[in-house]
Amino acid sequence: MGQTSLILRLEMDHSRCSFGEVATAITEAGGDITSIDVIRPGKESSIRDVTVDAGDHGEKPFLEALKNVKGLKIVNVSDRTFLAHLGGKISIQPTLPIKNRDDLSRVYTPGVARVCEAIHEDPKKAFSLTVKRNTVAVISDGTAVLGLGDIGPYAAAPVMEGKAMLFKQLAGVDAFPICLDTKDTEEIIRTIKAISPIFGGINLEDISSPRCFEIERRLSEELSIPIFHDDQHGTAVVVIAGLLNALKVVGKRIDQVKVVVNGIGAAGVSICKMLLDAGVTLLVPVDREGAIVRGGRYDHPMWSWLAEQHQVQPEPGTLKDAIEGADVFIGVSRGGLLGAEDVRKMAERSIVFAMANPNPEIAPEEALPHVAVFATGRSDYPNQINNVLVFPGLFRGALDCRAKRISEPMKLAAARAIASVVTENELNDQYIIPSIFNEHVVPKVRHAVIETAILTGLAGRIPPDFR
Ligand SMILES: NC(=O)c1ccc[n+]([C@@H]2O[C@H](COP(=O)([O-])OP(=O)(O)OC[C@H]3O[C@@H](n4cnc5c(N)ncnc54)[C@H](O)[C@@H]3O)[C@@H](O)[C@H]2O)c1
Ligand SMILES: O=C(O)C[C@H](O)C(=O)O
Ligand SMILES: [Mg+2]
Repeated sequence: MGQTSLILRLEMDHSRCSFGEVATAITEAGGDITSIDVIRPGKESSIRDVTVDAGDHGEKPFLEALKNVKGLKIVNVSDRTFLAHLGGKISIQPTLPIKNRDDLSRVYTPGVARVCEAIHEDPKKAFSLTVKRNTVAVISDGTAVLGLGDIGPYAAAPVMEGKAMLFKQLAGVDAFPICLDTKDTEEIIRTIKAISPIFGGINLEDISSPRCFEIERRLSEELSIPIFHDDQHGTAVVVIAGLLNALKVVGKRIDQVKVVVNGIGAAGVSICKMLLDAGVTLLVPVDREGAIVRGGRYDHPMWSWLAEQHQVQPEPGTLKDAIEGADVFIGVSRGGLLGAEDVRKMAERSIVFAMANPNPEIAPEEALPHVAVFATGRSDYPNQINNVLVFPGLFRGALDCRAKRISEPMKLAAARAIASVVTENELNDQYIIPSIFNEHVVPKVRHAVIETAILTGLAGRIPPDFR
């Protein structure tokens, strides 16, 4: 699962083996040696750290192959991804040093008491005198983590920490990961409301559907800070941005394409809604049981809503039926559901966004010969359609203008802003969406969000650069 980079610490007995044999064993097991560091040189024996790009193989084949090299001892194996997670990925820093009693009496008691009283008199001052101004909670219950499913709150933490890192590095937003040990909708709502005073916004993450819809709706109604379920709206915004540009590449219009969306969970529902808002006229939503059809009856409230939309087609069928003749496939379901034979049946110059994480619905190697534009949610292939293009800039904008909530027009403006980062000259099948490291993404999204919030009366404050 995913690219693995291993560091193998190897002790070689030079009278019995050579580095050539070691390198051959690693290469034959499918690895690429990317660096060699001599840790302890020596005539009779030496210790080296060999860094190996292990692709999707994991460590097992290398350990097996190296066991057969006589005179070689495997001292240690470390996975660079695990090393990057040791002790967690974020920390909290004070904004000013406390060097003496004078400093202490200002930031702590007794000085702090006057600040507390000021906020008590005017709670809005919390936005200027506490971390609320710049802090977002990234909250999950661990029930729909990436495409891994319900792996619980402890296992969800590395993803939430990763989102917090990205918030800070890309947009200067202080984000704190919170993993809740409950799956009860009411308890989640109650808990988030109870911890909300310290936060300027709430980013809900990896909460399974359909509970995520109720949790988000209730919190938006009951709190006056922005509530944003990233997997729904962040994903929908980036999909629309990518689709606007992909359609330009293939020369098709949004109102003339057949779009199949597979996986009508958190991400899929929001994507379908935004596609309809953006002008799609023929939509086939598909979940495990096959197509969700116009006129169908469903227990799921959002599926019932979809069944009432005139753009949703009425014929039942499986994913394999639906994909025939489709211009666009958007997957937010599970990895490995499609093969080359399926995408071959799509219309000419088709667009495939296979966004299940960490493994896409179809591997690029299988899809690419048959489709005109291909994208995944991953950072190790071109065209990364991932909500990381959205949430940092969107919350930067929302915090800066103290938006009361995040509206549909704000989301559409963010999608157009992301799409516009790729210029007409740059646009091609390998480059429909900017990189997250493109320095224009966050400022453009921020600008679009603030401008729309001001125009629609949702801004609580006009930031200095808009005055
Ligand atoms: N690239 C991105 O930015 C991005 C963003 C959000 C989600 N995702 C990925 O999309 C996937 C779904 O995320 P989510 O938050 O919507 O999860 P979710 O659990 O809310 O929804 C998943 C949906 O897929 C359906 N599904 C499962 N197996 C299926 C199958 N074989 N055929 C059709 N439908 C199937 C489920 O029934 C469910 O409705 C995950 O893999 C996630 O990692 C990617
Ligand atoms: O975390 C990601 O990479 C994207 C998305 O939020 C997901 O759940 O897959
Ligand atoms: Mg997610």
